[in-house]
Amino acid sequence: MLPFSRVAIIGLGLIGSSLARAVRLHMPTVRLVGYDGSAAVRARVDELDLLDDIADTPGAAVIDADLVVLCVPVGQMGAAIEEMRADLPKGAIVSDVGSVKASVAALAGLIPEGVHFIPAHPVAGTEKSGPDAGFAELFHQRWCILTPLPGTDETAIERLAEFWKRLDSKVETMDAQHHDLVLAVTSHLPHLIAYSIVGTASDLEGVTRSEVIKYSAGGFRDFTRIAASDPQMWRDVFLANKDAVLEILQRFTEDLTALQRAIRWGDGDTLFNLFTRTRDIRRTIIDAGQDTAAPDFGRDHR
Ligand SMILES: NC(=O)C1=CN([C@@H]2O[C@H](COP(=O)(O)OP(=O)(O)OC[C@H]3O[C@@H](n4cnc5c(N)ncnc54)[C@H](O)[C@@H]3O)[C@@H](O)[C@H]2O)C=CC1
Ligand SMILES: O=C(O)C(=O)Cc1ccc(O)cc1
Repeated sequence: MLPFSRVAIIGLGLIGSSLARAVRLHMPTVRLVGYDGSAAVRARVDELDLLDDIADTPGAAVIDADLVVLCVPVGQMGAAIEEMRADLPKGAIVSDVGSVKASVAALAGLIPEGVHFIPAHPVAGTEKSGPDAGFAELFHQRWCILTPLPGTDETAIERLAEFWKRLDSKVETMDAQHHDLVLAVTSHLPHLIAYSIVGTASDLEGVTRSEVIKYSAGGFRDFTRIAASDPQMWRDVFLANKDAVLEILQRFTEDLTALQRAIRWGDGDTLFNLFTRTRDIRRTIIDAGQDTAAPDFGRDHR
């Protein structure tokens, strides 16, 4: 039996539209309703025919849903809940896809009694945004991390886990604080470094912008892909995950200073040993099949 029969998606950009496409692909009998704050996005989703119904208000989208998934930027989660909370049916599960989890868990007080609230994060995405960038296979063989609050109904957690498994995701459960620390290392800091290095390159006085573009070798090109990620989404991530990002950033700058010292003093062993260790990490990631954003679909979507 399907875990849900009526799913509402709030926010129809990259992740919300991918979710709609994935539900259509894997659970075609589910009734899909969506809402987006942007009239232009609603119109585009209508053209793309991704949903059974596009609601004019958040309340109309959720009124008979058994699962509501918030796919808006992290800084908009509170507003999105406020806008629909009066219309949430008893027994429904409200979840989300936000990249930061403790700040979303802190919104639990806004959820009406009798409605389950289970924050979640599919660790799958690209640098693109908007409904045209979505694709049904985005979640295939990617992790979805559930961060239920203590005391959450176990059956509700199992139903949400089953939902993501049916979209071909792998599911893990952890607490929100731990999620935020792990993601600060594996996702948030790498994005911050990419934004920073691309900014540095474009500000260099002695190197022209056209030289940066013309001679950008593999490494810099990879950074520019990440640094092209959505500004609003990532502003919200850094503001919401401030503590964990600052903690990891502190460690990173100390390690960077050690590398600076090794270069200054010609300490090749330190450089060689670190580079050998990091190459092993890359090999482990590839062996685990985690080396691309969408392993089945190559680079077309990246
Ligand atoms: N982009 C990525 O690779 C990934 C993003 N996420 C998370 O998914 C969420 C959505 O990100 P994307 O789909 O990439 O962003 P997006 O920019 O493509 O889509 C967000 C949509 O939300 C709408 N929206 C904003 N505020 C709203 C509100 N209050 N009510 C209704 N609609 C509203 C916008 O109009 C937009 O269409 C974010 O929380 C992000 O952290 C999670 C995994 C990967
Ligand atoms: O495009 C990339 O490299 C990503 O890292 C995509 C991504 C962005 C945010 C998430 O919370 C999860 C995945």
